[in-house]
Amino acid sequence: MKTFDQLFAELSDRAENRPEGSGTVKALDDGVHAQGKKVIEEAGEVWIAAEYQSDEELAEEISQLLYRVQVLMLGRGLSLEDVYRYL
Ligand SMILES: N=c1c2ncn([C@@H]3O[C@H](COP(=O)(O)OP(=O)(O)OP(=O)(O)O)[C@@H](O)[C@H]3O)c2ncn1[C@@H]1O[C@H](COP(=O)(O)O)[C@@H](O)[C@H]1O
Repeated sequence: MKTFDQLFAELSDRAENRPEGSGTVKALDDGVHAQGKKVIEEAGEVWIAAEYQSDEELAEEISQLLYRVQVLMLGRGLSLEDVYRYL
């Protein structure tokens, strides 16, 4: 179990240290265009799950959307603080 902040710290570490086999490193190398498409794709899956799937499936899709949003944030060089100041 991890929080949004803990996941962001983990992904930041992946970006910095670029470990072999990391999907995050590949997603970052794919660039902002691909990262944005993944956000849209996962957002669509969240919508569908909310309408037609179980709570568990919806929760999983939401976790993937949060992951893809964080990858995009890192791709653009945004910090958590950059976003949190608008909450
Ligand atoms: N939380 C996630 C996470 N959520 C989603 N995903 C990725 O997103 C995929 C699911 O999204 P898709 O529906 O696009 O799946 P897909 O089209 O079958 O997969 P792709 O071929 O597009 O990758 C998963 O297979 C993962 O590749 C994640 N990948 C990693 N994490 C976490 O991020 C951390 C770092 O991961 P690595 O960089 O892989 O070490 C770890 O704690 C992971 O648990």
